[in-house]
Amino acid sequence: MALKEPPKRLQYPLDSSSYKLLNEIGAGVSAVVYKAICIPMNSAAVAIKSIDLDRSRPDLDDVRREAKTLSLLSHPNILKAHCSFTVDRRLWVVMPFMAAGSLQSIISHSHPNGLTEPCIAVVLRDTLNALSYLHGQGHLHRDIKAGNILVDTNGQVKLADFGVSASIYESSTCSSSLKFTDVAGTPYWMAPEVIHSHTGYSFKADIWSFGITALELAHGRPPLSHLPPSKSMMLKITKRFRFSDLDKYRKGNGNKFSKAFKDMVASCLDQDPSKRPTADKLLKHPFFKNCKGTDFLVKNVLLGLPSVEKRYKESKVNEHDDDGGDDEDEDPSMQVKERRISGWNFNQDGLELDPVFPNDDAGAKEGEVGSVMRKMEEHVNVVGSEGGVKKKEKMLATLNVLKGSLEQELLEVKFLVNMIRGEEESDHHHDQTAAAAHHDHDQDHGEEKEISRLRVALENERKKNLQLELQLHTCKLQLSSPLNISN
Ligand SMILES: Nc1ncnc2c1ncn2[C@@H]1O[C@H](COP(=O)(O)OP(=O)(O)OP(=O)(O)O)[C@@H](O)[C@H]1O
Repeated sequence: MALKEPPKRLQYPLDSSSYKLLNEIGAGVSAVVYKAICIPMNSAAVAIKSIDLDRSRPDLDDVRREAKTLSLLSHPNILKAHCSFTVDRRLWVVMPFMAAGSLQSIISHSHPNGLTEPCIAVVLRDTLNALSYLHGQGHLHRDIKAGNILVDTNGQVKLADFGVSASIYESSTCSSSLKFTDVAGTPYWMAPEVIHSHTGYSFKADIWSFGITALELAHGRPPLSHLPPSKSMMLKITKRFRFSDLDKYRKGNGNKFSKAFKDMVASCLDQDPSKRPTADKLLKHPFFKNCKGTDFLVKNVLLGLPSVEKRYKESKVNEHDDDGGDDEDEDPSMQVKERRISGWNFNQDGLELDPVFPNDDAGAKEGEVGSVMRKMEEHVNVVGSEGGVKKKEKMLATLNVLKGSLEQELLEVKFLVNMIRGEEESDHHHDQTAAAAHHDHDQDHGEEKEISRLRVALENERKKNLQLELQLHTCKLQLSSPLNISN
């Protein structure tokens, strides 16, 4: 008996002229997503993500490696790209069109205060199915969030955007203990060990982001998301926290959630990664026990939802109306209310994150300069691993110059302090001799000169710091963009 041939996968064309772009349906930092049709495929609907390679990872080898990795993955809750190819300096990723769009676009349009628990359970269960498969294959997603969970009109849920995903077995950023050290993902959803990446992180970082995604679905946005998006990650997450914003974020709606849900989220948001459950274990959590089917999602969330293109168009209009909001410019009167935080703890009753202040954290005793240097080094890791060795070397050279100059500055400040101390002592003998007074006058003059020279040096240093922050922010913007998928 002749063996049956396995069904052939449809080969989507690799040239842009075979596709017709219809509408813009989304945009990330360096990518635009379109609804399109593939003309030779009976005008089948597709989504095309067009990634600006100049603003994204320029390393095409990385793109190829990821494409190869993704081609080996196959799971009903994972969105696989049909194909990808370059069009000028852009990478086009052709994907199945998920007509309801992402959960983020759904909640921001129709459920700004969050979804109900039974709906959350359905989407989280399917996301966990995808995660469990992914982790079982040795992959981390590294960017779990509602914006990367796509939904079809029949309620099917798929995890998408493997731009920063990585294989624990292949990555060069992975140490022998199967841990990553580069910062990847989107700040609000990042696990503490990813932000403080010198300690290394692994699968459990996805579980933290999964917990944050649960909060995002419950509240309509992730914790801390009120902080201005234009600020660098380190300012956003670890350095400053506004009390006024904390109050804004707290709506006191923690009581409307079940104990099972709070317990499930709390387990994901344990500061200690080893205490967070695996995706497999989470699937067995009581919260998912009486989980409904996808039709429940259709009835309660998708019915009556405007099309993804219409929602996107509306969101653009609203965004435009919101321009001139207060987020970008900090109100100076607010600054007194800012305090450094070193992390946060999950507050199970209120279903929210509480800031942890530095006295609880030995690491926070570290000096400001040391802390800035350490953070910058972490960012160098980001740039190095994502942007290529050259960028890393350049960044390191800049940082070494900064470090040298800060050390020099420290010596000069010490010198100045000693000089002033000396002056205080010499005050006791000030009137003793005219010759000494004359000498003091010369010394005062010299000190004044020295102080103004140091002031200028300090000002220059501040400017340099600012410039570096801007550079780092640019790198961050490049890195937070979704990257390349292909089959
Ligand atoms: N395959 C798809 N089918 C339908 N809609 C899609 C598809 N891919 C993306 N979209 C829509 O486009 C939006 C933007 O997608 P993109 O992947 O750029 O978003 P993001 O993950 O929110 O951004 P970023 O990854 O840059 O933070 C999504 O929120 C979703 O609504």
